[in-house]
Amino acid sequence: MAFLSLTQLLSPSWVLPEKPIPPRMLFSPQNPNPRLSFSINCTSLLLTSTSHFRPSQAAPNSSSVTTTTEIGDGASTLREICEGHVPEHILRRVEEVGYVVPTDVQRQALPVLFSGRDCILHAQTGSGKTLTYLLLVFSVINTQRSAVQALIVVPTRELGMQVTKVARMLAAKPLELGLEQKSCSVMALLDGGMLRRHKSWLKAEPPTIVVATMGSLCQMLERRTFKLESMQVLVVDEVDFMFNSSKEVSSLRKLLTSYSSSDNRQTVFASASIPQHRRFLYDCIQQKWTKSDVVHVHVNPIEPMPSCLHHRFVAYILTLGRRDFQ
Ligand SMILES: Nc1ncnc2c1ncn2[C@@H]1O[C@H](COP(=O)(O)OP(=O)(O)OP(=O)(O)O)[C@@H](O)[C@H]1O
Repeated sequence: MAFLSLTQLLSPSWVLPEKPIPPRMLFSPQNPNPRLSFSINCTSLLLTSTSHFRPSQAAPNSSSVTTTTEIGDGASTLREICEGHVPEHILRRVEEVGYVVPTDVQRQALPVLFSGRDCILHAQTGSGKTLTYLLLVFSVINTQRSAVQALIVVPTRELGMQVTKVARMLAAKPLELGLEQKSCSVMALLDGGMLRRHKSWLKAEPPTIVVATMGSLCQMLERRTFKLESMQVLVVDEVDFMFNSSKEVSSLRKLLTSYSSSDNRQTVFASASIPQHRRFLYDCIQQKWTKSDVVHVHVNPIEPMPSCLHHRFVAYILTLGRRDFQ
C-alpha cells in the first residue's frame, strides 16, 4: 500500500487506492494501530506553538524553528476558565449538567481558543473535545444576529446528532432571559435529513450554529442556499475521518479555502488520532487551512481514559431452563 501524505491526498492528482485505506491509517500506514502509539509515556501536555514551526519531514528547506512549551496544570474550574468569555446562562447550564472540573484538553485548549487562535485539538476519545469547541462557539456567537456564525462539520450523521444534542442542551434559553432576547438555534444538517425543510429554514431565519455532514453541507453551499459570510468559527471534528474518500477530501478543501478563508474565521480541527501531526500542522499552514500561528494542543496521557470519566458495565446472566433446549 502506497504511503500518502496529507498534501498528496489533497492534491488534484490524488487517486483512491484500489483497497480502501481505513481512515485512522491515512496519516501513518506503517502503524497498524495509531492510537496505541499515543499512550506511551507523556504525562504532561504539550502545546506546540507552530508560529515558528519547522516541518522536519515535509519541507527540509524551511528555515523556521519549532517551539514546544510545556504547560503546567493550573487547578481551575471550568467557570474560572470561561468567565468573561462564555455567557453566564451557558456557564450555569454547564455546571447544572455537572461539568465543573475541566478535563485536560479543556484546561489547555480553552485559554488558547478564547485568545482567538486557530487550534488543533488532539486528544483521546472521550476527553471532552466536543465541550471544548462548543464553549468557544458560545463565546463567539451573537444570538441577536440572524446568521450562521458557527459551523461544525462532522464525518457521520451519528456524531452530528450527538454534537447537536449537546449544543442544544447548552443553548436552551433560560426563563430569566425574557421574550425579547433571541435564543441560539442549532440546525442539524445531516445526511439522510429533510434537506428541503432545512432549505426553507435557512432562508427564513438562519440558525446561529449549524452541525453538518460534508455531503449535506456541500449540497446547500452549491445551491447557494447557505452562505458562510458571517461564519466566525469553523470546527472540523474527527478530521482524520474526513480523509476517507476523495470526494470528502475535495469538499473539505473547498470548504477550507474556497467557500471561506482562514483569515476571516477561527478554525478548529479536532481528532483523537493524527499520527503524523507535525506534517498535518505544516499542511494546515501551507494550504492556508488555518492561520500561520495555529496551536496544536496535544493531550497524551498515560491513563487510557480521563480520570474524571467513569465507564460502567452491566453484566446479564441468562438462565436457560430445560425447555429452552427442547
Ligand atoms: N469537564 C467535564 N466534566 C465531566 N464530564 C465531562 C466534561 N467534559 C466532557 N465530559 C463528558 O465526557 C464525555 C466525553 O466527552 P466528549 O464527547 O466531549 O469527548 P470527545 O473528546 O469529543 O470524544 P470523541 O473523540 O469521541 O468525539 C461526555 O459524556 C461528556 O458529557
